[in-house]
Amino acid sequence: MSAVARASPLVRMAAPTASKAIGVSAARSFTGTARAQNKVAVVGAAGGIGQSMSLLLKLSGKIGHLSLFDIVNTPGVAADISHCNSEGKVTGHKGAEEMGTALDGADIVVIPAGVPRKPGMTRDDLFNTNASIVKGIAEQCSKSCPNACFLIISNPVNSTVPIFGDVLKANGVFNPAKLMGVTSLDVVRAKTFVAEHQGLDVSKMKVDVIGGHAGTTIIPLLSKVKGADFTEEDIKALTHRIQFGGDEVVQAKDGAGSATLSMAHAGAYFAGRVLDGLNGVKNVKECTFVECDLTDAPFFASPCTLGKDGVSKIHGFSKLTPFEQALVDDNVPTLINMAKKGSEFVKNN
Ligand SMILES: NC(=O)C1=CN([C@@H]2O[C@H](COP(=O)(O)OP(=O)(O)OC[C@H]3O[C@@H](n4cnc5c(N)ncnc54)[C@H](O)[C@@H]3O)[C@@H](O)[C@H]2O)C=CC1
Ligand SMILES: O=C([O-])CC(=O)C(=O)O
Repeated sequence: MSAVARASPLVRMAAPTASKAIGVSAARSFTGTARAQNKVAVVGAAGGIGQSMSLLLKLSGKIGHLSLFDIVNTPGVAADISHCNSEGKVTGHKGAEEMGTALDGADIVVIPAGVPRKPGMTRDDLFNTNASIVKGIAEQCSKSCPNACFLIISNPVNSTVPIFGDVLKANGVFNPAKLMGVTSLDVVRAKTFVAEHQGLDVSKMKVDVIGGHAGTTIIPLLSKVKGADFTEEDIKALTHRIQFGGDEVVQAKDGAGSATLSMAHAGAYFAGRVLDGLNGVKNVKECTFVECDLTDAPFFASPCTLGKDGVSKIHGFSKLTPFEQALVDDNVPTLINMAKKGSEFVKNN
């Protein structure tokens, strides 16, 4: 007698429903031609950012295969997220020996791996630990998915992006259009703080943030915000709040880490926009930290168009106010030094 025939009436009634809910929808998800196809890998997926960002990526319905990698706990995170009833399969991979499989053939790799700040620390204080983590990930990406778009969240972004780029360069697989430092949390904060201050609709707010991702290297272009009416004092205060928004969270968390939930939102949003570009959506424009010659710094964030092969146009910035121009001039040397520190690290390790 088969297992189903032996089962109690209750189980026999329940079985067809379960197979409809799980078996049939899963089969349809991966046979239809209009379904999401891309593979997105998250490296550092079991961390504070990684878990919530992976959940948001799964819920986006834009991803065919969400591949979660961490050195710990990924099987549990993947099993948990895989039960969400949205498009796409989820796999979990743990430890160095599974990293190649996790990354193999990925279209996008989002990287929130590494330690976060505690009160009293700068992002640069994370360099010693996170530089080697990011370098190791870049080495594996060079082998397993050299053509992917790499979205770097790990801090200090102003150094980890150059590190990642130098490893790709050393391995002969660097494509500047596909290496992006994730600065979308700065844009998220700028939109929120400006909308609150001006009583404007945050869902329609647009603010460009250029420069880098640490303290005063974060340069919001508030003079260009449409519909806003700022005094000079407002601009100074809001600029400062956007530049040091990360510190607000670090202090409030009081030793338990830095921004994770807002970063998860910002990271999932940005990865979704990169996916849109890869899939041919037109006019996808977001700020991101890329290799460019806008200033003397090797990497600089500005609005970029995201297309079928990553960044298709770097828009840069025009007509800055004297206040904004002074911020650029004052911070380019810092960006040069932070990039140099990353490059020296790759050379010497
Ligand atoms: N770009 C940005 O705007 C932001 C960047 N961050 C940065 O993101 C990073 C992660 O922050 P949290 O998620 O809060 O930290 P977390 O400590 O909660 O998670 C980090 C995860 O990385 C994993 N990890 C460590 N080494 C790894 C490796 N070699 N391969 C794969 N995974 C590895 C850890 O096991 C852990 O699960 C930090 O460096 C933080 O400063 C945080 C907020 C905003
Ligand atoms: O402040 C931190 O260390 C984390 C971060 O980059 C941010 O929240 O902007």
